[in-house]
Amino acid sequence: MGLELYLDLLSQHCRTVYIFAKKNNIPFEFKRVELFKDSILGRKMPGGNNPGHSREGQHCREEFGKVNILKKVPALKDGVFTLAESTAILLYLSRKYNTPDHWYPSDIQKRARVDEYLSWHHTNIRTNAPKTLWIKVLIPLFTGQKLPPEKLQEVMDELAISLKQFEEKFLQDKPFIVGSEISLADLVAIVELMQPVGADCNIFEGWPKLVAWRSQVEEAVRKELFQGAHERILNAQDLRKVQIDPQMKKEMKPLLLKMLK
Ligand SMILES: N[C@@H](CCC(=O)N[C@@H](CS)C(=O)NCC(=O)O)C(=O)O
Repeated sequence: MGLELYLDLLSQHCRTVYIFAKKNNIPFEFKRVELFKDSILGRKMPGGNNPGHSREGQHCREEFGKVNILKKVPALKDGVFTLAESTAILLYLSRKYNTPDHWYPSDIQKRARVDEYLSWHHTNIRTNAPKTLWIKVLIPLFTGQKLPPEKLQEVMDELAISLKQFEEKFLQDKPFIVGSEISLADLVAIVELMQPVGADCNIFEGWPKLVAWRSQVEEAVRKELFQGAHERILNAQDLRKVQIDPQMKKEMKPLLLKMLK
């Protein structure tokens, strides 16, 4: 049995793994796990503990639980070996398939730069960028209620602080975070920043260095691959047409609203 990757390309974590595997010609079977698949009208009720997602997507099915007991995507299965967490998956793939050094450099100081970014990412860009999609698309979808514009502004202001730090501390005047070549740090960063773009938030406006960096990253991975991987998120507005079970809306509303506190 070959390598299997369990993904939903609406998820930024999944897109990072997908782009990395494709770019490096790693052979894998794409196992589609749609997070919102069973949330639509007439399906079962939610009841999980993560306000971030309905507990009734395909990731909640028993079968997927055998691959990742945490019931989150992405997940990897390589023979009998299973692995969760996008960063761990990226590192596993880079080591197993001996991908070009620039992704996760052997030079310890360059590697430390990648590690430094990946550590910072989780409590900064990771915490505020995806909220834009929740506020503009997903919360209205599940609650039937629009959030006040101040809520989005609050998140955009926090994101602007992170973008400033990203530019000043990590990118500086270099083409990529580590220097002249792309690494896992750039890939993780750009893919996360595409969540607000999918929510129609022009977060790159006023950041010319970030605009140039984005285009360099897209070119380094190959524009076609990048665009293809982002097709679903760039059409995230289409999710608005999905009809959610009214009972599910009732259940989800307090959880989702709590998420933004
Ligand atoms: N830290 C994890 C995060 C994984 C994660 O939160 N995945 C989300 C999609 S973006 C998910 O599967 N959520 C389903 C749920 O929480 O029910 C990683 O980097 O892989």
